[in-house]
Amino acid sequence: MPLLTLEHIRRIFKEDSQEVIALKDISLTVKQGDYVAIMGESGAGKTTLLNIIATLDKASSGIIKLDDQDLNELTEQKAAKFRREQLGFVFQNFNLLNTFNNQDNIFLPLVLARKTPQEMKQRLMPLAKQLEITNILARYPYEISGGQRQRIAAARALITQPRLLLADEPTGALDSHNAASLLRLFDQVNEQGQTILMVTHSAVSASYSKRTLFIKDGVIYHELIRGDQSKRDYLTKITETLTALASEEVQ
Ligand SMILES: Nc1ncnc2c1ncn2[C@@H]1O[C@H](COP(=O)(O)OP(=O)(O)OP(=O)(O)O)[C@@H](O)[C@H]1O
Repeated sequence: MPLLTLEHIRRIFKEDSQEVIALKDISLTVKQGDYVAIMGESGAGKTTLLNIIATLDKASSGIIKLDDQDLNELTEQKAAKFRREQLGFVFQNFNLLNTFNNQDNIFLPLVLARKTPQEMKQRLMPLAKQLEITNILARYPYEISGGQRQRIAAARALITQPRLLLADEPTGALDSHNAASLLRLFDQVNEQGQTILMVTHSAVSASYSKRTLFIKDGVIYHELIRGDQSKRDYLTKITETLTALASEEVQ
């Protein structure tokens, strides 16, 4: 059974008397252990799609399920619990709290889930080692670099052992060195079984994924599967698809 199923998802925003069709008809399935990149030009509907999967927004019509849970039917309170327990988020701008030190930022979702301090420490230790953040846990977010901040944010997303990791432009604020380091980390956790769905404008970032979906005008326009290709060949295909998408725009 797929982890995530979307069937004919449609999202229409009503503004005054105007209707904006952000998502026209999106169907997709994501299996446990998959790593999916979502690309598309500005306004294509990527954020809308991510928000619906994240239960931050509701589809106008269509079916969306994670495991057997119908996400359209969650009340706001249940959706908040669902987000806390089943999802991990990594954003472009890190979203860390400057009034908490890094360790407390990472612990936040576990505090909300009422885990014991002992369990929090037990979960953090191996994760901190893997993310190479052990020596910066006592510092505050404003005392570390952007790349380190994103690793703290990744630790906060992963510490709940989420069913699905959602990343929105996770490398957007990072230089190429730090971006590569975060993407290698995503690779590692994906190899360990973590399912990842990442929205990105970066072809290089997408080339780390197993599948890339291209969204245009609210539909999935094309899909590339990495398969046995090298990262370089996959990257070339992603870039070519983006060029084809953009040139259609010009015609
Ligand atoms: N709350 C809203 N009210 C009205 N229209 C909206 C709303 N949110 C998004 N839209 C419209 O829906 C369409 C899709 O927007 P969305 O933000 O999903 O695109 P995107 O692919 O994420 O773009 P970007 O790459 O620039 O972030 C756009 O035309 C946008 O203007």
